[in-house]
Amino acid sequence: MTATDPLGIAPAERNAIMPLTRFLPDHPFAERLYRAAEPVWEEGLGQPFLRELADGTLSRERFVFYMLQDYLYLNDYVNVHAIAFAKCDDPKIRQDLAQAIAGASNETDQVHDFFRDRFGITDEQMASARQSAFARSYTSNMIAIAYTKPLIDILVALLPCAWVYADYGTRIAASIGESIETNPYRAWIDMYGTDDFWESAVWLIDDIERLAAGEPEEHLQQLTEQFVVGVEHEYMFWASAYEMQRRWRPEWH
Ligand SMILES: Cc1ncc(C[n+]2csc(CCO)c2C)c(N)n1
Repeated sequence: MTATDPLGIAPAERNAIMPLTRFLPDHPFAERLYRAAEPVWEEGLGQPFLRELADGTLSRERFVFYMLQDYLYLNDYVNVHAIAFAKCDDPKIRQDLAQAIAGASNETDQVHDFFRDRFGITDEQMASARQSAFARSYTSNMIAIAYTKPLIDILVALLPCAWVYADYGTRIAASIGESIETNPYRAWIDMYGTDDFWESAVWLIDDIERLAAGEPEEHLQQLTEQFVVGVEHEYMFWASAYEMQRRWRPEWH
């Protein structure tokens, strides 16, 4: 067992499920992105929201807060794909983007509809949900990139979402084993903790790697910084949901 793995997964096992070794040999730019984000990425998996989600003790209230924010998030996330699509003349990437739009809509159906029914989230709650400062920061940044930057920047802005979820989902599923049977958040873990789900990260990583090959170092450096900001946004999305914090200062409510 390694002290640095938040879920206590043994190094050999961890290696077998690591994104870079299992799915991504020979992706040096992806590796650079992951390495730059690694401290936040690894710490993020150990945060209370995810630990409690994994052991099934997360409060329903916190999860509902997260679900409502996530519902708003996914709409923006799909829009960013659509803007990328309009800027893209590579047929393969256009196809990938179109599939991702369908995939993200499907994700909304599967996970959100499930929990809405299961946890009794009402249509009124869905309709009146206001985006938190943290979620808005995340999506505003993605939308700004989508409108003002070239295709590769948009794909890098989309990547933390797909990659972090695929990695965390796999690792959470591996760490909890049989106890998933009684976990109230099983549908969430089942959704993200599969090899199939990796497809939503792998196409993006592959396309980014291809586009990065022609870019000057200065741009690659900017993209790397932008990726870390995205991983930080993913981190804060869960952290703010755990605190149920809607505004920048908790006392503002
Ligand atoms: C804040 C937030 N970040 C990432 C995801 C995960 N996710 C949303 S769409 C998509 C691509 C494939 O459908 C993935 C991985 C989420 N749900 N909420």
